[in-house]
Amino acid sequence: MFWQNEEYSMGLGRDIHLDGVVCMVDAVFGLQQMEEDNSTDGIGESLRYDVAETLAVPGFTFIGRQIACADVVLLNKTDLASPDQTATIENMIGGVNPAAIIHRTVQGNIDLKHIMNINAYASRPIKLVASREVTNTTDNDTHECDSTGCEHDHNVPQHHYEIRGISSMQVSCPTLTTKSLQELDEWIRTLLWENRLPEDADGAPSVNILRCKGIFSIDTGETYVLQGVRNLYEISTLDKSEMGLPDEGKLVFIGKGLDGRVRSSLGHVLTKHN
Ligand SMILES: Nc1nc2c(ncn2[C@@H]2O[C@H](COP(=O)(O)OP(=O)(O)OP(=O)(O)O)[C@@H](O)[C@H]2O)c(=O)[nH]1
Repeated sequence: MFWQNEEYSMGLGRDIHLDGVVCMVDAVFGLQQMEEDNSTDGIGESLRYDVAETLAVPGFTFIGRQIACADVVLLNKTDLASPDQTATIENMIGGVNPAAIIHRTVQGNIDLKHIMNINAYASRPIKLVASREVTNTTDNDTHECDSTGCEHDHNVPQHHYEIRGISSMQVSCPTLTTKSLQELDEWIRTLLWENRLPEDADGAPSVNILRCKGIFSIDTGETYVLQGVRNLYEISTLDKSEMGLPDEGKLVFIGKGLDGRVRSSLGHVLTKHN
Protein backbone atom coordinates (compact mmCIF):
# COMPACT_ATOMS: atom_id res chain seq x y z
CA MET A 1 0.00 0.00 0.00
CA PHE A 2 0.89 3.72 0.25
CA TRP A 3 3.07 4.06 -2.79
CA GLN A 4 1.38 1.83 -5.26
CA ASN A 5 1.28 4.31 -8.12
CA GLU A 6 1.74 3.20 -11.70
CA GLU A 7 5.48 3.68 -11.70
CA TYR A 8 5.85 1.78 -8.47
CA SER A 9 3.70 -1.17 -9.48
CA MET A 10 5.67 -1.64 -12.71
CA GLY A 11 9.01 -1.24 -10.99
CA LEU A 12 10.15 -1.82 -7.45
CA GLY A 13 6.67 -2.74 -6.27
CA ARG A 14 6.91 -6.09 -8.00
CA ASP A 15 9.73 -7.13 -5.72
CA ILE A 16 9.48 -5.22 -2.45
CA HIS A 17 6.91 -4.13 0.07
CA LEU A 18 7.01 -2.24 3.33
CA ASP A 19 7.10 -4.90 6.02
CA GLY A 20 7.22 -2.69 9.10
CA VAL A 21 9.07 0.12 10.81
CA VAL A 22 11.61 -0.79 13.48
CA CYS A 23 13.07 1.80 15.82
CA MET A 24 15.90 1.36 18.31
CA VAL A 25 15.82 3.38 21.53
CA ASP A 26 18.68 3.61 23.99
CA ALA A 27 17.41 2.55 27.42
CA VAL A 28 20.10 4.59 29.17
CA PHE A 29 20.11 7.84 27.22
CA GLY A 30 16.79 7.65 25.34
CA LEU A 31 14.78 9.35 28.06
CA GLN A 32 17.29 12.16 28.31
CA GLN A 33 17.17 12.62 24.53
CA MET A 34 13.38 12.77 24.60
CA GLU A 35 13.38 15.26 27.47
CA GLU A 36 15.90 17.42 25.69
CA ASP A 37 13.64 17.33 22.64
CA ASN A 38 10.76 18.55 24.79
CA SER A 39 12.65 21.34 26.47
CA THR A 40 13.98 22.69 23.20
CA ASP A 41 10.57 23.51 21.84
CA GLY A 42 7.99 23.15 24.58
CA ILE A 43 5.27 20.55 24.42
CA GLY A 44 2.47 21.62 22.15
CA GLU A 45 3.94 25.08 21.81
CA SER A 46 3.09 26.92 18.59
CA LEU A 47 1.34 23.91 17.16
CA ARG A 48 0.16 25.82 14.14
CA TYR A 49 3.72 26.63 13.23
CA ASP A 50 4.75 23.06 13.90
CA VAL A 51 2.03 21.71 11.60
CA ALA A 52 3.14 23.92 8.73
CA GLU A 53 6.75 23.10 9.39
CA THR A 54 6.01 19.40 9.58
CA LEU A 55 4.14 19.38 6.31
CA ALA A 56 6.92 21.25 4.56
CA VAL A 57 9.79 19.23 5.99
CA PRO A 58 9.23 15.70 7.25
CA GLY A 59 10.20 17.01 10.58
CA PHE A 60 8.79 16.21 13.93
CA THR A 61 11.82 15.67 16.11
CA PHE A 62 13.76 12.73 14.94
CA ILE A 63 13.26 10.53 17.97
CA GLY A 64 9.58 11.43 18.37
CA ARG A 65 8.80 10.69 14.76
CA GLN A 66 10.68 7.42 14.86
CA ILE A 67 8.84 6.18 17.93
CA ALA A 68 5.48 7.44 16.67
CA CYS A 69 5.85 5.61 13.36
CA ALA A 70 7.39 2.42 14.70
CA ASP A 71 5.65 -0.92 14.57
CA VAL A 72 8.40 -2.47 16.67
CA VAL A 73 10.69 -0.72 19.16
CA LEU A 74 13.96 -2.29 20.29
CA LEU A 75 14.81 -0.91 23.70
CA ASN A 76 18.53 -1.53 23.78
CA LYS A 77 21.15 -1.48 26.55
CA THR A 78 18.67 -2.79 29.08
CA ASP A 79 21.59 -4.48 30.87
CA LEU A 80 22.90 -1.01 31.74
CA ALA A 81 19.58 0.57 32.74
CA SER A 82 17.98 0.16 36.16
CA PRO A 83 14.56 -1.53 36.32
CA ASP A 84 12.99 1.87 37.11
CA GLN A 85 14.73 3.51 34.19
CA THR A 86 13.58 0.72 31.88
CA ALA A 87 9.99 0.86 33.13
CA THR A 88 9.87 4.64 32.77
CA ILE A 89 11.13 4.66 29.21
CA GLU A 90 8.85 1.78 28.27
CA ASN A 91 5.90 3.70 29.62
CA MET A 92 6.91 6.74 27.69
CA ILE A 93 7.26 4.79 24.44
CA GLY A 94 3.99 2.96 25.11
CA GLY A 95 2.24 6.24 25.91
CA VAL A 96 3.34 7.80 22.65
CA ASN A 97 2.79 4.72 20.55
CA PRO A 98 0.52 2.16 22.21
CA ALA A 99 0.40 0.04 19.05
CA ALA A 100 4.14 -0.64 18.96
CA ILE A 101 5.56 -3.85 20.35
CA ILE A 102 8.57 -3.18 22.55
CA HIS A 103 11.42 -5.68 22.82
CA ARG A 104 14.12 -5.28 25.43
CA THR A 105 17.52 -6.01 23.92
CA VAL A 106 21.20 -6.12 24.83
CA GLN A 107 23.73 -5.34 22.12
CA GLY A 108 20.77 -5.23 19.73
CA ASN A 109 20.32 -8.98 19.97
CA ILE A 110 16.90 -9.95 18.71
CA ASP A 111 15.40 -12.98 17.06
CA LEU A 112 14.83 -11.87 13.47
CA LYS A 113 11.28 -13.17 13.52
CA HIS A 114 10.38 -10.13 15.66
CA ILE A 115 11.60 -7.62 13.10
CA MET A 116 11.32 -9.34 9.73
CA ASN A 117 8.19 -10.58 7.96
CA ILE A 118 6.08 -8.87 10.58
CA ASN A 119 3.64 -7.68 7.90
CA ALA A 120 2.72 -4.60 9.87
CA TYR A 121 1.10 -3.00 6.83
CA ALA A 122 -0.70 -6.00 5.43
CA SER A 123 -4.48 -6.01 5.32
CA ARG A 124 -4.86 -8.60 8.00
CA PRO A 125 -5.64 -8.45 11.70
CA ILE A 126 -3.19 -6.13 13.32
CA LYS A 127 -2.19 -6.45 16.87
CA LEU A 128 -3.44 -3.44 18.73
CA VAL A 129 -2.44 -3.55 22.32
CA ALA A 130 -4.84 -2.41 25.00
CA SER A 131 -1.97 -2.01 27.39
CA ARG A 132 1.69 -1.78 26.64
CA GLU A 133 3.10 -4.98 25.26
CA VAL A 134 6.74 -5.68 25.94
CA THR A 135 8.74 -8.73 25.17
CA ASN A 136 11.95 -9.42 26.95
CA THR A 137 14.58 -10.69 24.58
CA THR A 138 17.52 -10.01 26.83
CA ASP A 139 17.75 -13.66 27.79
CA ASN A 140 16.59 -16.94 26.40
CA ASP A 141 13.31 -16.63 28.22
CA THR A 142 11.40 -14.64 25.63
CA HIS A 143 7.94 -13.84 26.87
CA GLU A 144 5.27 -11.21 26.79
CA CYS A 145 5.10 -9.00 29.81
CA ASP A 146 1.36 -8.79 29.95
CA SER A 147 1.19 -12.47 30.69
CA THR A 148 1.35 -13.49 34.34
CA GLY A 149 4.25 -15.13 36.07
CA CYS A 150 7.15 -13.01 34.85
CA GLU A 151 9.38 -10.74 36.84
CA HIS A 152 8.52 -7.41 35.29
CA ASP A 153 6.35 -4.91 37.06
CA HIS A 154 2.94 -5.01 35.36
CA ASN A 155 1.55 -2.36 37.63
CA VAL A 156 3.62 0.56 36.48
CA PRO A 157 1.07 3.38 36.20
CA GLN A 158 0.27 4.55 32.69
CA HIS A 159 0.90 8.26 32.21
CA HIS A 160 0.07 10.54 29.36
CA TYR A 161 3.39 11.09 27.61
CA GLU A 162 4.28 13.42 24.85
CA ILE A 163 7.46 13.76 22.87
CA ARG A 164 7.58 17.30 21.55
CA GLY A 165 3.81 17.33 21.56
CA ILE A 166 3.42 13.89 19.95
CA SER A 167 1.01 11.71 21.88
CA SER A 168 -1.45 8.95 21.17
CA MET A 169 -5.15 8.35 21.41
CA GLN A 170 -6.56 4.86 21.54
CA VAL A 171 -10.33 4.31 21.48
CA SER A 172 -12.58 1.27 21.46
CA CYS A 173 -14.74 1.07 18.39
CA PRO A 174 -18.25 -0.38 18.63
CA THR A 175 -19.80 -2.26 15.71
CA LEU A 176 -20.49 0.47 13.18
CA THR A 177 -23.36 1.00 10.79
CA THR A 178 -22.60 1.60 7.10
CA LYS A 179 -23.43 5.27 7.67
CA SER A 180 -21.12 5.62 10.63
CA LEU A 181 -18.34 3.94 8.62
CA GLN A 182 -18.77 6.64 5.95
CA GLU A 183 -18.67 9.30 8.62
CA LEU A 184 -15.60 7.76 10.22
CA ASP A 185 -13.93 7.78 6.81
CA GLU A 186 -14.78 11.45 6.40
CA TRP A 187 -13.60 12.22 9.93
CA ILE A 188 -10.25 10.54 9.27
CA ARG A 189 -9.90 12.31 5.92
CA THR A 190 -10.51 15.71 7.49
CA LEU A 191 -8.01 15.03 10.23
CA LEU A 192 -5.32 13.68 7.91
CA TRP A 193 -5.78 15.98 4.94
CA GLU A 194 -6.96 19.20 6.55
CA ASN A 195 -5.39 18.85 9.98
CA ARG A 196 -8.61 19.75 11.75
CA LEU A 197 -11.82 18.32 13.14
CA PRO A 198 -14.85 18.26 10.80
CA GLU A 199 -16.73 20.56 13.19
CA ASP A 200 -13.97 23.18 12.96
CA ALA A 201 -14.81 23.97 9.34
CA ASP A 202 -13.13 27.38 9.36
CA GLY A 203 -10.61 26.46 11.99
CA ALA A 204 -6.88 26.72 11.79
CA PRO A 205 -4.88 23.48 11.66
CA SER A 206 -4.95 21.97 15.12
CA VAL A 207 -3.98 18.32 14.65
CA ASN A 208 -1.26 16.50 12.78
CA ILE A 209 -1.47 12.73 12.53
CA LEU A 210 1.70 10.74 11.95
CA ARG A 211 0.25 7.26 12.15
CA CYS A 212 -3.12 5.60 12.55
CA LYS A 213 -4.16 1.99 12.80
CA GLY A 214 -7.39 0.25 13.55
CA ILE A 215 -9.59 -2.77 13.23
CA PHE A 216 -13.37 -2.72 13.51
CA SER A 217 -16.54 -4.38 12.21
CA ILE A 218 -19.80 -3.13 10.76
CA ASP A 219 -23.27 -4.48 11.36
CA THR A 220 -23.42 -6.26 8.00
CA GLY A 221 -20.64 -8.53 9.24
CA GLU A 222 -17.60 -7.16 7.44
CA THR A 223 -14.42 -6.37 9.34
CA TYR A 224 -12.16 -3.53 8.26
CA VAL A 225 -8.54 -2.60 8.86
CA LEU A 226 -7.34 1.00 8.95
CA GLN A 227 -3.69 1.73 8.15
CA GLY A 228 -2.36 5.26 7.79
CA VAL A 229 0.98 7.02 7.65
CA ARG A 230 0.87 10.81 7.66
CA ASN A 231 -1.81 11.88 5.16
CA LEU A 232 -2.05 8.54 3.34
CA TYR A 233 -4.50 6.01 4.67
CA GLU A 234 -6.45 2.98 3.60
CA ILE A 235 -9.52 1.29 5.03
CA SER A 236 -9.71 -2.21 3.61
CA THR A 237 -11.91 -5.21 4.23
CA LEU A 238 -10.55 -8.18 5.98
CA ASP A 239 -10.83 -11.66 4.61
CA LYS A 240 -13.29 -13.50 6.88
CA SER A 241 -11.09 -16.55 6.85
CA GLU A 242 -8.39 -14.61 8.69
CA MET A 243 -7.96 -15.74 12.25
CA GLY A 244 -7.38 -13.70 15.34
CA LEU A 245 -10.09 -11.07 15.10
CA PRO A 246 -10.27 -9.02 18.28
CA ASP A 247 -13.40 -9.08 20.44
CA GLU A 248 -13.87 -5.38 20.01
CA GLY A 249 -12.76 -2.81 17.49
CA LYS A 250 -9.94 -0.42 18.24
CA LEU A 251 -8.57 2.72 16.67
CA VAL A 252 -5.19 4.25 17.44
CA PHE A 253 -4.03 7.70 16.36
CA ILE A 254 -0.54 9.06 16.96
CA GLY A 255 0.39 12.66 16.37
CA LYS A 256 0.03 16.20 17.65
CA GLY A 257 -3.01 17.96 19.03
CA LEU A 258 -4.79 14.78 20.19
CA ASP A 259 -6.66 16.40 23.05
CA GLY A 260 -10.02 15.73 24.68
CA ARG A 261 -11.91 17.49 21.88
CA VAL A 262 -10.51 15.08 19.31
CA ARG A 263 -11.43 12.10 21.46
CA SER A 264 -15.00 13.28 22.02
CA SER A 265 -15.41 14.21 18.36
CA LEU A 266 -14.39 10.69 17.36
CA GLY A 267 -16.59 9.18 20.08
CA HIS A 268 -19.54 11.09 18.66
CA VAL A 269 -18.91 9.81 15.12
CA LEU A 270 -18.59 6.23 16.36
CA THR A 271 -21.78 6.19 18.42
CA LYS A 272 -24.27 8.59 16.91
CA HIS A 273 -25.87 6.09 14.48
CA ASN A 274 -25.91 3.16 16.88
N1 LIG B 1 26.45 -2.89 27.79
C1 LIG B 1 25.97 -2.65 26.57
N2 LIG B 1 26.69 -1.94 25.71
C2 LIG B 1 26.19 -1.71 24.48
C3 LIG B 1 24.91 -2.17 24.09
N3 LIG B 1 24.69 -1.77 22.82
C4 LIG B 1 25.75 -1.08 22.42
N4 LIG B 1 26.67 -1.03 23.43
C5 LIG B 1 27.96 -0.38 23.41
O1 LIG B 1 27.75 1.03 23.55
C6 LIG B 1 28.77 1.73 22.84
C7 LIG B 1 28.12 2.78 21.95
O2 LIG B 1 27.32 2.10 21.03
P1 LIG B 1 25.97 2.69 20.50
O3 LIG B 1 25.25 3.45 21.54
O4 LIG B 1 25.26 1.58 19.82
O5 LIG B 1 26.56 3.69 19.43
P2 LIG B 1 25.76 4.58 18.43
O6 LIG B 1 24.40 4.03 18.20
O7 LIG B 1 26.64 4.79 17.28
O8 LIG B 1 25.63 5.90 19.25
P3 LIG B 1 24.55 7.03 19.03
O9 LIG B 1 24.27 7.07 17.56
O10 LIG B 1 25.20 8.26 19.57
O11 LIG B 1 23.36 6.59 19.84
C8 LIG B 1 29.57 0.69 22.08
O12 LIG B 1 30.75 0.44 22.80
C9 LIG B 1 28.69 -0.55 22.11
O13 LIG B 1 29.41 -1.76 22.10
C10 LIG B 1 24.16 -2.93 25.05
O14 LIG B 1 23.02 -3.34 24.83
N5 LIG B 1 24.73 -3.11 26.26
